[in-house]
Amino acid sequence: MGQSTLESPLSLADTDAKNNKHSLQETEVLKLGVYEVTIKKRTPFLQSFTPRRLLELKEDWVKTFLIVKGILGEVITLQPVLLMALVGLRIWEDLQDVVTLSQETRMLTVIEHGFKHGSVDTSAVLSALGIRFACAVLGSYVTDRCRDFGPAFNAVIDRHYEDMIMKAKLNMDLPALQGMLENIKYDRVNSEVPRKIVESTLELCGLFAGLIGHVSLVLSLVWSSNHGWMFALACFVRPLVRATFFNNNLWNRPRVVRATNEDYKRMSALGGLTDKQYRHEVISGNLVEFITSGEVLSQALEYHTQSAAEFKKAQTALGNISTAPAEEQFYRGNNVFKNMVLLDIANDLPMLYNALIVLLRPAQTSLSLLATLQQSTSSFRISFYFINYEIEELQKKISDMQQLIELQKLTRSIKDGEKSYPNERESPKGMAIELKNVVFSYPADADSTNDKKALDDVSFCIDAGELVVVVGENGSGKSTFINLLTRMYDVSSGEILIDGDDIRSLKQSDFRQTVATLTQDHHLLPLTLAENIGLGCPEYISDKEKILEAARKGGCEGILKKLDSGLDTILDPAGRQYHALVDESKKDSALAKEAKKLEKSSNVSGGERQRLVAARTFMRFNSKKIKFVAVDEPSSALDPRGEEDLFNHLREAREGKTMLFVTHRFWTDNQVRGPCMKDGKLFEHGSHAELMEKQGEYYKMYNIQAKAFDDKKEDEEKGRK
Ligand SMILES: Nc1ncnc2c1ncn2[C@@H]1O[C@H](COP(=O)(O)OP(=O)(O)OP(=O)(O)O)[C@@H](O)[C@H]1O
Repeated sequence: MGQSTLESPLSLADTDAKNNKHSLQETEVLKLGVYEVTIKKRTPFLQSFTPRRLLELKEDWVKTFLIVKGILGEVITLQPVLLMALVGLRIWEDLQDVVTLSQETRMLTVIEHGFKHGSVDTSAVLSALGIRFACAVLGSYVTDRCRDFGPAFNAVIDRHYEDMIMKAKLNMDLPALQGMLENIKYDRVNSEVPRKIVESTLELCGLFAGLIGHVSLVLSLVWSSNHGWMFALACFVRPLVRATFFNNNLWNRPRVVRATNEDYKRMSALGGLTDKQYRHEVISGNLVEFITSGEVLSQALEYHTQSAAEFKKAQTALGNISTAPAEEQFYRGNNVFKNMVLLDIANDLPMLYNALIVLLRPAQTSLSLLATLQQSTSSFRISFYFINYEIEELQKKISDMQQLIELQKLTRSIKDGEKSYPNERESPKGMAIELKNVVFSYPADADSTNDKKALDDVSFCIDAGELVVVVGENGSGKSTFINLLTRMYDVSSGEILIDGDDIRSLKQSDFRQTVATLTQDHHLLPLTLAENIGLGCPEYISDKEKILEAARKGGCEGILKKLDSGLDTILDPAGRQYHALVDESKKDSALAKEAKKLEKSSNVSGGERQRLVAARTFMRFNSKKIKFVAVDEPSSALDPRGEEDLFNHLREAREGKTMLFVTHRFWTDNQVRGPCMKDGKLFEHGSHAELMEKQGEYYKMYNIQAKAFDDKKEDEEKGRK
């Protein structure tokens, strides 16, 4: 069955079945228009019952059961009464239908009997009507309560899991993140996952209760009549036909879809060049002509545009190969006509049976019974459909939930030490640091083995209170040097001594309190600017004067003046504000003005961002505990004046601190010593004069930079003449 259904779309896609359908061991590859779709092979119906397949199914179900049980176990401790109430309400919601239907049957049977024998049992009719009415009232009440309880219960689940997920995510250190999160879809782990699992489970409780109710009702009716079972069977044919023929679509199957058609890829890439982000390249590179040429008048929009050159070529080459979504193409290709006819026939079977019974055995016909059976089996059909849907939804969420479970299992890879810091050997001048034969490779990600050494046998001493500048080519290991000294990672071998103690033996919180870093990896947080700066030293987060002083040293005075809300500005309020359906062409309308404010809010340049981040570091200096400052090229977006001010302010704060700068500036000041790195090795070290005298790597790099500077000056002078 699986084979034949997969073949049909191939013919529709005008492709040769043999070329386009490759059978790997467990997967099949389909060619659908411009796409290649890899799907898991369907297990033929009979093979679904092999012991191996049944075992696999059992394992899947056991896994699902254990996860659902775990979540319900947790949720029930949060709000036991609310959970039980919701289960009861959901069950009642779905059972109400059965009760109503049984009362209707009772009433119709009494009436039918009355018509046949000339007298109607009024009290039976009234009691059935009464119960039906009571059910309707109770049903409305239950629905209303569900509407009240549901969101409250969801909020309880959200709060519980948000907290848990946040802790698990914040628990990650860099090596754990880098080494293990390749296996975990970090962004898919959110509180919606357990909430949806609980929702689906509650929904399933109700649906199963309803299904059992309807099946019992049908069976009791069938039991009480001599031909009802035939009718019931006729009613159940439709869900069977539907499940068999209409379930074969791509939407509900795990799949990998790739656009493989080169012309389509080219067309999409060229089309993508209309994005705003490429406008600068397109205009400055004069690419319009390359992408488009030849005039076309668009009457509808009353503008002239250029017909495609490269774009048109790609379009022409693509021809009329379908670019519709692969799922749609698959669905259309699945012989819908044949299936629709089958479904229509299945649909009409109960009617056909009814007609036959009425014609052949009019005396035995109970119209009320047939009407109830018809209604009950159609409710059964609906329950069947929704159960199927909910189980699929549940299973999708179960795989996301496994990611959450994995995330919780991840442990920090950097272990905490036991020694307090600073120790008795501390110097008032700052932190003394020694690297002994340090080797380091970054953790390999899931798909690769990383044996490249980012630092290779590095030994180096930094005295307490010294200012050291690390120089070297791109990729030579300068940032890695800082990453290890600030214990973002642990060495692969060798050791780093901090005031004589191995860095791994120190309590992390003690050590981190004594370190201030400023790197390009630091970002502005989605908080107010006051908090962004103040968080450098949380104990003074409410001290506006200290925050303003740090902002001044970071060079942010101009930025704060420019922003309407000053320190209270939130630069990236993403996700917390948006506008919809606002007619922005009516610029003077109050709504359009409000909408415009949203866009304005994050208008600061890269250099301004760097200044704000630097201000956070200056704020950190308010903590008297800082003994080591590590600065990694924080000035790439700063103008020369800004860069000079930044380094001057940093040096002014030197007292009691050891400082290490990674920068592309050459420090000709001979008070400053520096290691020069190449390919992860510490090539040479010394003051500027000493390193120049050696005429080694440093000398070469300095001369290249000096030459570039001299050439530039020469060009400028020529230009002036
Ligand atoms: N997070 C990481 N994961 C894997 N490899 C990394 C990582 N960071 C750096 N590397 C690699 O380690 C080596 C040293 O990189 P590092 O960033 O320390 O060099 P750098 O001297 O600071 O370079 P640049 O001057 O370009 O900033 C490089 O080969 C780089 O590709």
